[in-house]
Amino acid sequence: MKVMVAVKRVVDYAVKIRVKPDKSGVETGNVKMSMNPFCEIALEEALRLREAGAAGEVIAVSVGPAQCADTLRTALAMGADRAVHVDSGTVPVLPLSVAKILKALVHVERPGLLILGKQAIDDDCNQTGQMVAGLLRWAQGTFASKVVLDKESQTATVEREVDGGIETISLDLPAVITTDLRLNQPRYATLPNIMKAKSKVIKKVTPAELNVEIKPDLEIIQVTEPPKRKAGAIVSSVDELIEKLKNEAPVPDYSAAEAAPDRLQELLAFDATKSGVKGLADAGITKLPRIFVHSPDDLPSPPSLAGLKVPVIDLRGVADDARRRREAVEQIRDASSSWGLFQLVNHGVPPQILEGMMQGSRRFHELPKEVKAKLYSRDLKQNVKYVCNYDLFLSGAANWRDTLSCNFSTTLNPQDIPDVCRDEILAYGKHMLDLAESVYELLSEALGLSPSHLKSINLSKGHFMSAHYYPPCPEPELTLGTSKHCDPSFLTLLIEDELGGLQVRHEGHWVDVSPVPGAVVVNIGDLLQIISNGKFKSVEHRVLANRLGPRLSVAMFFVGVREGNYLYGPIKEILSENVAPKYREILLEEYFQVFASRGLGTESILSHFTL
Ligand SMILES: O=C(O)CCC(=O)C(=O)O
Ligand SMILES: [Fe+2]
Repeated sequence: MKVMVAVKRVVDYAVKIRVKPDKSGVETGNVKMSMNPFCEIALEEALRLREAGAAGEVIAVSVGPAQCADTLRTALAMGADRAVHVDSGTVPVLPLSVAKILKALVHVERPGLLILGKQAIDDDCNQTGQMVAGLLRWAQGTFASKVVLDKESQTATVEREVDGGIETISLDLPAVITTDLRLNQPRYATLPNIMKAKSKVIKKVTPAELNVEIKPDLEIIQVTEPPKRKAGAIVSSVDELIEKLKNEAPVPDYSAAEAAPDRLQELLAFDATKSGVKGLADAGITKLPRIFVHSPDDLPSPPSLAGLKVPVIDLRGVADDARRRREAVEQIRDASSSWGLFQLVNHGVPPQILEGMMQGSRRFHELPKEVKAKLYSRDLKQNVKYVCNYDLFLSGAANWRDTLSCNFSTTLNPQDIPDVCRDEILAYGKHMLDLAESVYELLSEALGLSPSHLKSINLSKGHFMSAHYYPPCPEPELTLGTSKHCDPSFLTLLIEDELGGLQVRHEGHWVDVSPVPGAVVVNIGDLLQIISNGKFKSVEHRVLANRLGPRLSVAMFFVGVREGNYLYGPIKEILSENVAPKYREILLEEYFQVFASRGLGTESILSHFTL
């Protein structure tokens, strides 16, 4: 009988855990990683069963990034016969996905027993064993502190620690067992075995090859450190201790709670108002609630750099004048590679369409809050919705901005768009699509490709509108309208009113994107940086908060189509013997999963995809 053991790579138990500044998880970069201690116990048990003649081959499996191979080497050095690595790349894998992968591997390997640690010390989920048993419809013995196999009757007797003592159960094989601390004392790998393990082959498969789609079934809203404990006091005598217990200890200490109030509760309470920051501004608040206060490092000081000007490119005549076109292509090439952002004038979209969109957006955002509340939602599948900070529960600090969004997907029902702005949004969507196609032609030529190249790979399909509303802010120096970010798109087209506040990062400085009447701002997104092999830059930008307002802007993100297994990577035609690809090929799904796992204000995610 084969025994399969799941081993997880986690931060070593001796490392002092640090929470990432953006609160999206714990730091794992440059930190010692090891096999989860409960998985070591699981592996030890399988090895003992084999050594006792109760089991045959022991197969260690691990699901995760490339570095899991190290954990599997340790498993081989401890004595596992074989190892299988399910390489999930950089996509985070949650317990249900691991359970599905293990189920698929069980169908391939057909073990009689699957042993796992009861939980991993990183997320303490304690779910995978139970889920995989459920998916396989196998018996399960969790929290095992003793396991005895009976080959004759094909059963396992498992003692498990429960609150009231020890429970003994009998499981029909095949079964799943999860291990508790007292089951055994895992062995150390000896040096000769470590050397031998180096030459053993680790079989590698991908979740896709096992027909498992990795889905984020749960969302981590926030990871925070436990409140700091106050320093203790050393007493010099029993009398002093009694004195302190009498006079100081009974008084509950609320000061710590006041200094570090429960941010999550405040976020939930604010979100439940469903009236966004406009609701706060209308209520006349004069102090910024602390959920909006940003760390001084993210705030705009020193002042932005004056003197540098974001390129403004004139498209007049580009459709029928070859010389004008060459000039514009050159300007677009320069601007896309040095700035990643530029403004277009004489772009052909009628001014009344842009003006209509702005007015429609204003009408929506200025509707009574009870009316808007009906559309307030964080449901990713909802095409039309209104929300304050899509990343409210992910980011370190909230932004002073509300957004009405519309996904122009095939499932969009125009009737779902509020009637105060329906016609305007539909017309704006259509014109922006036409403009995007023209810009893609110019960008294709700027890359030395045929004009239709970018359109032919579906980049203009799939667009998504965010109509932002930035109300007047009582303490603009403490917050931001939009935190720094790079756009999760191929291309973003944006219109803004005359108030200003958008800034772009250029050569290490924040530079104002000064509003130009009637212009459309073009912003290269992360995905275009990937497929142009870094020739075009996805640039960081942000929006300042302002005591004046409201400021309105409408962004249209061109995000491609996620259906099918279309892989986007550096365009082959721009690579050569001397120009190697800088990024690997990715599924859009993968990109958006990584993007969605972080809030605005964090570093660019492109490093996930570099070669
Ligand atoms: O409001 C703006 O000007 C910019 C908004 C933005 O960067 C975005 O929606 O991605
Ligand atoms: Fe943006």
